[in-house]
Amino acid sequence: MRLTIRDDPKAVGDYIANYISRRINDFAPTPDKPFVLGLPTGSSPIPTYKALTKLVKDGELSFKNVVTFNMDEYVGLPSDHSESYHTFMFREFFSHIDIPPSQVHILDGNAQDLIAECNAYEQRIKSYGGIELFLGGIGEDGHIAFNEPGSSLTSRTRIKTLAYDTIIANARFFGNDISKVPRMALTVGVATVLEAREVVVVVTGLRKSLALSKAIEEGVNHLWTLSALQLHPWALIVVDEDATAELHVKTVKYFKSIEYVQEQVERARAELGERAEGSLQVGSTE
Ligand SMILES: N[C@@H]1[C@@H](O)[C@H](O)[C@@H](COP(=O)(O)O)O[C@@H]1O
Repeated sequence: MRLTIRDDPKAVGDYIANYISRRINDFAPTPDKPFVLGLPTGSSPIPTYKALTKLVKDGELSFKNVVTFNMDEYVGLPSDHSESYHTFMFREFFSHIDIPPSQVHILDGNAQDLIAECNAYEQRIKSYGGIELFLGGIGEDGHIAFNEPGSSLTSRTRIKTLAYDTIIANARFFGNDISKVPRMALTVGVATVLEAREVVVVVTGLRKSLALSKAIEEGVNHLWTLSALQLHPWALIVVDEDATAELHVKTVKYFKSIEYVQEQVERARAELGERAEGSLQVGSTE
């Protein structure tokens, strides 16, 4: 697992957006071989969505051949409700980019048969060959998607009752009225996230710092479901300085030093590449 630390939420958003953009462009998606991207809601990914939107507007990135799967959705909230994750995704992201709406997948929290809806979602992900990159966010209790503390680390897409802490945390989106926050949600499971070929998680703000330390400095534990990422072969957590407040100084220094060394390696590689290119050019004129 890698931990990348940036100064503030905007720098985190810029970093993740550039990272995703590189992945999509390197993948060179086509209609027959689309890039399958998992996406979260919440305030933390908004700077990433803004930066991705800018890349699209600047002509550096396109979502024409990208298929998306959102992590979760409230149960029983009309999809056109201002706080449904459906509304959120179109308001904050999809309406501003060039993705065809038919390539967007969001769980239907109003389906007649919620269990069938969850099973069909897993099947739909499989039908696209799985998720290439799952971008995630976390709650203050360390939940990834809506996999609240105690969720099975082998869980798949299912109905979940929300933790009281999450209901309180999300009341800010419902006029601070706890009674208006839905009590249940549909969510991809921990195993659904772990099955993605790559996972990138955004964690910003002081209030997420305890969850971050539990997830990366302690063992894999169902009480902090983000910790399951330790089992993933290709996971990256991008955080701001505030979110590191509960980490040991040596943990922060360790991950910063890893990034520093990596940059040195990349710089050396680039220089070598330039020299090799130069010698090729000289050769071709001779
Ligand atoms: N189900 C969502 C999570 O998927 C999201 O990660 C979290 C973070 O929200 P915020 O970024 O606003 O703190 O919100 C909800 O709980």
